Amino acid sequence: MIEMKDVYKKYPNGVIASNGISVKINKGEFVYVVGPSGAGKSTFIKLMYREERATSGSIIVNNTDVTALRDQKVPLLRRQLGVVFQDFKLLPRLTVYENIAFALEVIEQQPTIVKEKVMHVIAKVGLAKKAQHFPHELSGGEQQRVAIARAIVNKPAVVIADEPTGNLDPDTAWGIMDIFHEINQDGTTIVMATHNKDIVNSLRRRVIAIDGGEIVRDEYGGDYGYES
Ligand SMILES: Nc1ncnc2c1ncn2[C@@H]1O[C@H](COP(=O)(O)OP(=O)(O)OP(=O)(O)O)[C@@H](O)[C@H]1O
Repeated sequence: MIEMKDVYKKYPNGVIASNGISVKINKGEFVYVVGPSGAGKSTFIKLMYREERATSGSIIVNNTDVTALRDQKVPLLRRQLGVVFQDFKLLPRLTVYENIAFALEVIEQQPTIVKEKVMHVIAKVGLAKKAQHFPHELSGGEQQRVAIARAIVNKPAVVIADEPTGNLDPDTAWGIMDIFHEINQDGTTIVMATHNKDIVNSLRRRVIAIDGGEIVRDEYGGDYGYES
């Protein structure tokens, strides 16, 4: 599903954010990526969806060699991945429905199919009544649920999330985790960078700990492991 071999990433300022990372993530896994601030978690995630390009090494995502991928092909890769961010990144002038449909319409589907798929994921994240609302009319947790609906509407094999509960209060964060859990139960691979110690320690999954651009621990059912 995802395989990194000897991946190095040196930013133009000389910072080495990935220092020879090798890792394999299988289909259907749920993986937390943890580590102190500046450890290289976001870089690890950005390399997977080609927001950043590796300096060397190979990264295979869903049978695609992401490192060799030409820029024109990056949108194709992104359609196979759902990406969720800390700050939601919804389009402010579009409704909930339109934000999600936008992800589908980009790949030109029939209007009736678009409607069916969008309403299905909106219901899945519990926002059926808010389909016509705009992002600014929603709470942070609701906005994140829209972002998750948008990420899963194309039925991606992998959902990648960078600190998805970072802007949410603890109760809301748990609601969001329930949704990720459900998506994972449906067979979707989840890779989630997080600083949320309570969640990692309570909802035990595989933990990949990064520090100084290296994987320092990789443990199934592991704990958060350090004081944040
Ligand atoms: N675009 C960039 N240009 C230069 N250096 C960068 C860039 N992005 C990140 N870095 C550096 O790379 C290192 C790893 O950053 P990264 O964002 O991957 O860490 P992180 O573990 O996600 O941190 P945080 O938990 O604070 O989000 C840091 O030293 C950071 O300053």
